[in-house]
Amino acid sequence: MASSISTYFSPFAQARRNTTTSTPQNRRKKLPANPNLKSSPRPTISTTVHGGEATTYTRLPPKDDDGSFFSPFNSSTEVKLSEAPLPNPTPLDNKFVTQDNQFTTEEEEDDVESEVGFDYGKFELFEVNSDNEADDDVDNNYSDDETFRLNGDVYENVFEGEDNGEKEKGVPAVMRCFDRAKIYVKAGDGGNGVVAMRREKYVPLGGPSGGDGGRGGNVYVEVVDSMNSLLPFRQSVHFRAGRGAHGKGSKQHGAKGEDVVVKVPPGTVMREAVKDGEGVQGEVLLELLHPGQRALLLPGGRGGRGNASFKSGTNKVPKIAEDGEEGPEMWLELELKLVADVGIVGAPNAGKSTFLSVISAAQPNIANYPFTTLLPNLGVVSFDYDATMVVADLPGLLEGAHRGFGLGHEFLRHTERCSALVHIVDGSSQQPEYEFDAVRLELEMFSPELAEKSYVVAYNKMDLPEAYENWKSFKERLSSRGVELFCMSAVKREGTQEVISAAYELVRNRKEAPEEGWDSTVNLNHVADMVRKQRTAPINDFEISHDTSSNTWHVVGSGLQRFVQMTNWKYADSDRRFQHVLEACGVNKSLLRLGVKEGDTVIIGEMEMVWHDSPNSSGPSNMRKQSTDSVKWPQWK
Ligand SMILES: Nc1nc2c(ncn2[C@@H]2O[C@H](COP(=O)(O)OP(=O)(O)OP(=O)(O)O)[C@@H](O)[C@H]2O)c(=O)[nH]1
Ligand SMILES: [Mg+2]
Repeated sequence: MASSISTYFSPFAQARRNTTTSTPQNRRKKLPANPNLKSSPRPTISTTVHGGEATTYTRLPPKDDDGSFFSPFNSSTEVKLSEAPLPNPTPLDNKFVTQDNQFTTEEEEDDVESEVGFDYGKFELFEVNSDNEADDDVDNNYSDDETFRLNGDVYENVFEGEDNGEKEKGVPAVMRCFDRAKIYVKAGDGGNGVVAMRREKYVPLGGPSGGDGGRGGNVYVEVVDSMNSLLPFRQSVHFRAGRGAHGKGSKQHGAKGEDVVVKVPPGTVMREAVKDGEGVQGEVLLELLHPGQRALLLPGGRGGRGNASFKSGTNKVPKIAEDGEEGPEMWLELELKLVADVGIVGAPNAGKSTFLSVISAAQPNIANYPFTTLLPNLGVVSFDYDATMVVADLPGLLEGAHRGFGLGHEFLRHTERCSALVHIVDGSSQQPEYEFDAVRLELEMFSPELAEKSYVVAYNKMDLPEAYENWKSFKERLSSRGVELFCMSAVKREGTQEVISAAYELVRNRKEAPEEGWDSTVNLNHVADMVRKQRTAPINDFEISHDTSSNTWHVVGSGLQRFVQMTNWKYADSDRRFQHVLEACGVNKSLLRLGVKEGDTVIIGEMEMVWHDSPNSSGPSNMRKQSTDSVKWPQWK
């Protein structure tokens, strides 16, 4: 059966890139959905395929800002780079299709010698790419209302937004506690390839000479010892690597885009930000604990190939060049694990906050009921000999804390960076020893590393008779375990100095001990590896879903979508190559098999097409039928 695909470059394509909203209605409205558009002044190219369909293409408007929210760890295990926001497609029952056809140039038909007769002597075409894509600045809409305490003062993490004129009052900037930040990172887009022809005196048939675009810059993360807070991220939220330079004539390749390095303090935990996910934490991507650690986070986009790279025996004068690949982007949540030397742990109401208030200038809330402390309190302990130590009082630990019971779980991870722990036991409780064991067990269950930290035990409330009475038996039982044991009365300030001095000794010993080396061979580039893996997904690995209400077919496949994104529609051969790829990777066949009908909309990435069943028998298809089938295109990479 004679049949054809018709491709129309849409005059709306560029304009619609600038639109901000995208609804099925306005997309359809602008579609050149009928064959009348064949009279469009734009180039119209047709080719014969097996199956028979004609398709009209337009580029979809850009995704909303929200849509640009890139997450390499979305629902599937595969990273989606350019998934278009789909208007709730109804998946076909049992009709999801995954193609396994292998698309390689080897499968194409034999060469046919040069089909287009250019007069090289007279012809010169040099497309200069304009870099007019203004970077959309993504607003920092982050606001974190968490409070934090230092020496009894409550500090708020308030971020200045445009419409949020609020500032933290009365607290010098350097004193504010920034243990969380949200940042946006974007790798550089690849530079575009160009179409150029060599024209030189005495070189009559110079041939294609368009160079490739340069690779976009990478985004790195590096741990810097000199930083001790996330405060700098209050000033700079967006980190964008440079775009690769565009290719030029004379086969000049574009320069690589500039890398960007996000510097973070030791102890930074990086999560992917969860969109609209209040209270939901994203997956931990990186834990950056040691100065000098460096990770490649997002690799820059590949540069588009210029027409020199498309030259082949069957297409000696290719009029095609690719756009650069868009660099991946994402929002990240950074969290700085509390940097305290000593963590105070214990059951609720044991007297932890009282102890902190005695040994430091901190004034935490103290009350005779469990869970008075809801957020960690920090206190600085000064010793006579000009030494200081930061102590953190944490919410009480309950049985089951490691599984999220109580409040302590959220903050236990803060203690992971402490050098030592002070375990306070309420001597007046019914079974102090049982309480002690329960808290130890929770620590072990939460993290074996935490349980291995050196610690001292402070048996508190010795001023109360019941505590005093139990002290002897408690001491006997615990000393047999080789634990360093103290008794004290925090309210009376008796015995507290001994406890904190012993804790200080532990901290000092720890600091003098040779720094535990970190394994620099551990691969920290797994986020970039995920992105790369996604990018190299085979082009024939796609799924099709059907939205019956709007007769729209969504073809989703990261390889295919990337191919669409890198196709530069202003070059005539781009359409032909696109048609060829759709056919070769099985999209057309799959759509036919699933029952696509005349006039249905087919969406791939940013492109929207209209399906035509009838073969396009008008002019160009017959003329170019033979030659197009036999052109060898370089392999997609
Ligand atoms: N008699 C006596 N009471 C004490 C002592 N230390 C603390 N308390 C009291 O125990 C109660 C709890 O003290 P907090 O310091 O709030 O206890 P906490 O361990 O911080 O409690 P949470 O924050 O709820 O986990 C308060 O009423 C304190 O006054 C002590 O040495 N002797
Ligand atoms: Mg407390």
